[in-house]
Amino acid sequence: MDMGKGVGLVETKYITVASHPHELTLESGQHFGPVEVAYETYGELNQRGDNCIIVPHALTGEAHVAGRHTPEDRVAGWWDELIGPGRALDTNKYFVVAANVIGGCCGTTGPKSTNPETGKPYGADFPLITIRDMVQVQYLLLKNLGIRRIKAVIGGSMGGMQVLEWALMYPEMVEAIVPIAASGRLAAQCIAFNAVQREAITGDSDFKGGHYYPGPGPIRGMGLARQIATITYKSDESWASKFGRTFSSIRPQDYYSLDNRFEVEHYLDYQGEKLVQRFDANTYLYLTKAMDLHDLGRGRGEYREVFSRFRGKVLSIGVSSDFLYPKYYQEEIHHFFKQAGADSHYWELISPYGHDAFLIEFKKMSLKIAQFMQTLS
Ligand SMILES: CC(=O)SCCNC(=O)CCNC(=O)[C@H](O)C(C)(C)COP(=O)(O)OP(=O)(O)OC[C@H]1O[C@@H](n2cnc3c(N)ncnc32)[C@H](O)[C@@H]1OP(=O)(O)O
Ligand SMILES: N[C@@H](CCO)C(=O)O
Repeated sequence: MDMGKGVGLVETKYITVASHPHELTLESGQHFGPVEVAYETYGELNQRGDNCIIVPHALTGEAHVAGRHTPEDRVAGWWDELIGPGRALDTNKYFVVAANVIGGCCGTTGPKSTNPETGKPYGADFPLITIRDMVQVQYLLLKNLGIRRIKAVIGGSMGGMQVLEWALMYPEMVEAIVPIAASGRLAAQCIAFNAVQREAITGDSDFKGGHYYPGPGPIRGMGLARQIATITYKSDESWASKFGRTFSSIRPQDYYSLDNRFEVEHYLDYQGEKLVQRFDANTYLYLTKAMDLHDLGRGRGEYREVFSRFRGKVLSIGVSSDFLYPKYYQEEIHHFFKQAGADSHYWELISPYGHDAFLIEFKKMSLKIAQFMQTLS
């Protein structure tokens, strides 16, 4: 398949969606504000305001989904290969919108933002947020941009959770959804992994109860959290083929010592160190907790019945080697939507890359998503 062209140079924009303190009512009932949102758009909104595609991001993602900010940028946005003229999310036809979530650390109001009441960063005083709060804030953004209908909402992992909430919270606005490697409610295994990652952060003496700004913060704990998470994002097969039992710079005298290190350890170190440079530890705590609380059924009635709120089109995508969000979760999502009367389809992305496949398998996903988009009105 011709993968089309990229979107070229792009910029992150900022908009205030709630300007007063306490203007936004969170799912918890707590009032909060002001809220500024960092977002990017690709393509043009049509006159009817109905050609929008929303791409919510996963845990450590951000609004920069496609294109490059400067010609010198080494890497493009995290789903660049899927978005652009002639690509699966074709910007000749669609207006693609991506925003950093509330609670985030990449431009949207979150724990490291300044609390206007104290003049200091919120830190641990930031309110608890949920996936529904993330979607509500995106809805306010869309209203500000003049968007009336949404052609599709597409995303993986925590992005997939937002996709599902979009369908249930604003069904009249949404024509189609594509949840990838996600679940309708977080399972105990995922909660367990999130809990130990949070323990790594809060157990670091530099965490200081979440009020560590402007200091370096819990660098060691945050790196460890990322290392644990990275293990869950891969698969036995991908570890084996990437590293096998290769040693990382071992000297013969180190073989029978604790100093020997395998290449996979080196890789985990790198992943930890890299995230620490770009991500805020408090945001990590708030977003993983929001994922833990994710439950489409909460406050809506019997879990399997709530799927009947959405009667649009569904393409639920599972990854064959994902053990964190196993494919039967996405099969179940498809099954419940179909049973409830939606035009639902399931597709298995055959891949050795585990949960991270939705950030790697662009060719396979492009083909399937492009086909699905062609079935929309
Ligand atoms: C919506 C969102 O989720 S956005 C967030 C997505 N981005 C991330 O998660 C950032 C971290 N990146 C990654 O985990 C991966 O790059 C993925 C999942 C996006 C892609 O996976 P892969 O294609 O398998 O990449 P791979 O794991 O080989 O390389 C990742 C990095 O590890 C580095 N690396 C590879 N082998 C080694 C090694 N033996 N030792 C140390 N570092 C290594 C690579 O150089 C690369 O570095 P870079 O990110 O600075 O370019
Ligand atoms: N690597 C991704 C996967 C999470 O699902 C992230 O960091 O957001």
